[in-house]
Amino acid sequence: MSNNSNTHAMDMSALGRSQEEALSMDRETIALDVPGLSLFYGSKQALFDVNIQIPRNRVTAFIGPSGCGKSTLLRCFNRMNDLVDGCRIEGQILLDNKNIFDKNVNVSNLRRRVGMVFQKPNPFPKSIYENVAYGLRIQGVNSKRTLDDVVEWALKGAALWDEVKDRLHESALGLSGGQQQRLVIARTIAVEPEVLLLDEPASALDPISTLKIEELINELKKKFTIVIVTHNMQQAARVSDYTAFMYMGELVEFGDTNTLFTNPSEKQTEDYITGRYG
Ligand SMILES: Nc1ncnc2c1ncn2[C@@H]1O[C@H](COP(=O)(O)OP(=O)(O)OP(=O)(O)O)[C@@H](O)[C@H]1O
Repeated sequence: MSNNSNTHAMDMSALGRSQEEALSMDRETIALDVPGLSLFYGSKQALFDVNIQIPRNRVTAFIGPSGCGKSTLLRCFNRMNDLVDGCRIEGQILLDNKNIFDKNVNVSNLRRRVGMVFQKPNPFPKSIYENVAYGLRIQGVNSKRTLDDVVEWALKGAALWDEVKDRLHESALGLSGGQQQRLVIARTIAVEPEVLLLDEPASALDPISTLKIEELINELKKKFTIVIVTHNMQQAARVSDYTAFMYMGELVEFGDTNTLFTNPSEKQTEDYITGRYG
């Protein structure tokens, strides 16, 4: 596995004081740098000058009440909002110091580097094997040996191999919801993204499958930068290293998860985590 992006030091001047305190301890490098981003759906503004630096090889959770812009921000990271009519973005997102919105950016390549898993598992109506091999085949990889190796590696990485190794050529649609979600994660990591975006990946799953996904996130962060949107504050507290609290399209507070949940700097964060609204 390679994590082939260049790193650059975190610009602490761009962070608020609490963030600086939270993040300066080990001065981690950043995977995605958002120096100020606004987004409009037609005339409606959904993100207001969001400024956030996503630490590399860590799990960052986005929390906040419904409609606050968590998914919108997540979808910016691999330009999924390009697909939304009337959506307009002001600002930059830097991946390897390059603005992902630049005209010459190849969006397919960006989406390979910044992979995304949605709330509802969406396996292709193909075999388990072909689901995982899909991205490589698109890249023109046809060597059976390579494909076999990557399929095994990715399924092991997604903690699914033992459950499916004897039925690799059966339909992916025969898997349970939890297995399908892990298969989608295997399909996403098979092309070695640098960043994995997870949009409420466990909200459609039962508690045991949810636990497996949470354990998996913990493993995957060794190799990937992970950003997760979740409605579930306990889940954010369990799986993430850093948490961003959003409210009405603004980033209210961003810091290390422990601090944000036990000693938030902002009253709005405190109100939210203590259940006063949301
Ligand atoms: N395609 C779209 N067209 C127009 N408005 C949209 C679109 N997608 C989202 N919005 C609006 O943008 C705002 C932010 O939505 P978003 O889905 O990002 O919030 P969220 O925090 O992820 O919410 P939830 O937790 O309910 O999923 C909301 O007001 C929503 O109605």
